[in-house]
Amino acid sequence: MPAVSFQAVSKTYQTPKGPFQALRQVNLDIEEGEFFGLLGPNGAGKTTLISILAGLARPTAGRVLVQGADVQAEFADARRRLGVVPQELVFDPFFNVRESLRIQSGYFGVKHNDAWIDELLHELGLTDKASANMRQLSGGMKRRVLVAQALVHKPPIIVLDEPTAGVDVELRQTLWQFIAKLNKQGHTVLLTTHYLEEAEALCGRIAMLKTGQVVALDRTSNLLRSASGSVLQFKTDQELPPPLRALARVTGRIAQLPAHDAREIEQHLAALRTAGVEVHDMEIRRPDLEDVFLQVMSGTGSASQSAEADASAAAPGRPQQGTATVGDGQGTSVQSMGAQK
Ligand SMILES: Nc1ncnc2c1ncn2[C@@H]1O[C@H](COP(=O)(O)OP(=O)(O)OP(=O)(O)O)[C@@H](O)[C@H]1O
Repeated sequence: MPAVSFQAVSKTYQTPKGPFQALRQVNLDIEEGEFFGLLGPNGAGKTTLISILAGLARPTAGRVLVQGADVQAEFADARRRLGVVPQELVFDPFFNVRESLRIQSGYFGVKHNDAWIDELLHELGLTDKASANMRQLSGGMKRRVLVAQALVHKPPIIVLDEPTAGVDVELRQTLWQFIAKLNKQGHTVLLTTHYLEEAEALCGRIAMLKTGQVVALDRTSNLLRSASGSVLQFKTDQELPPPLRALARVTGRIAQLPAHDAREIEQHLAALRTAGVEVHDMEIRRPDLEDVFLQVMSGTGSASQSAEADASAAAPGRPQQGTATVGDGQGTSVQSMGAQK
């Protein structure tokens, strides 16, 4: 039985401008013990999908099962199996950290769990903040408390909606070490993030959403293998000539140019030479997850051109043959996530 099963989930919001379809027939099974990534540009529908999973929003059609329990029909049972770290920093300002963790435990009928609360505080670097009022905490500290709150009842499934947005490097490392440890102990993890490096490093399998549809679903290693060509990367202080500018991903001084083959790399270099652009620290590398993401979202490259959706799940540690898959691959432009790296 999957840990989480999204079955033909659709969601239409009623807005002043008329109905807006945020999710279209999402079918996705997440197996027990997986570390699963849900990626997509802003507005793709990730938070909507997680809100439906957490029982905070109703699907317009379809259903979601958590270890077999229907989120709508068996809410309490399904919810108890989930630990959800929300994207928004929501907290009660009147309590201190330990109190809010005890109160949260109470919501799930869990008592006498001070030893686990102490462990959570320790693992998340919150021990010396246990008596601090929630109001006094920095944004990053509040986020740590939200993670601890989600875990007080030791849920088998941990759902993290952009847990590292606006969080410093140290907390990210602490958080990922802890979540990876819980995953090794058997907890299933569902993560949404805009940090594609994190997703690449952590997630065994990834689904990409675009305008409410699953447009790629595969093991991370397969997605990386399926990306076509290579990337010419270099530093420069000068502006790229127009044809290359249109192709390039530029972050500060670093420019990255996709190339199908050696010939195209030669052409890029020739264009740079002709334009008198001086390049430093040049390297040719394999595409990373961000390149795959951009290819999938723009409907280009082999990662986005396989035929049929592979909706079956692979259990962790059991690699499966599979192909990255896309839907129509048309229309919307991709909001590059490079700036958030
Ligand atoms: N309550 C709502 N009413 C109307 N439209 C909504 C509502 N909530 C979300 N939407 C719209 O649904 C779409 C999906 O939003 P959602 O927050 O699920 O995306 P997301 O993938 O989580 O984006 P982000 O990466 O920015 O967090 C967006 O176009 C959003 O504007």
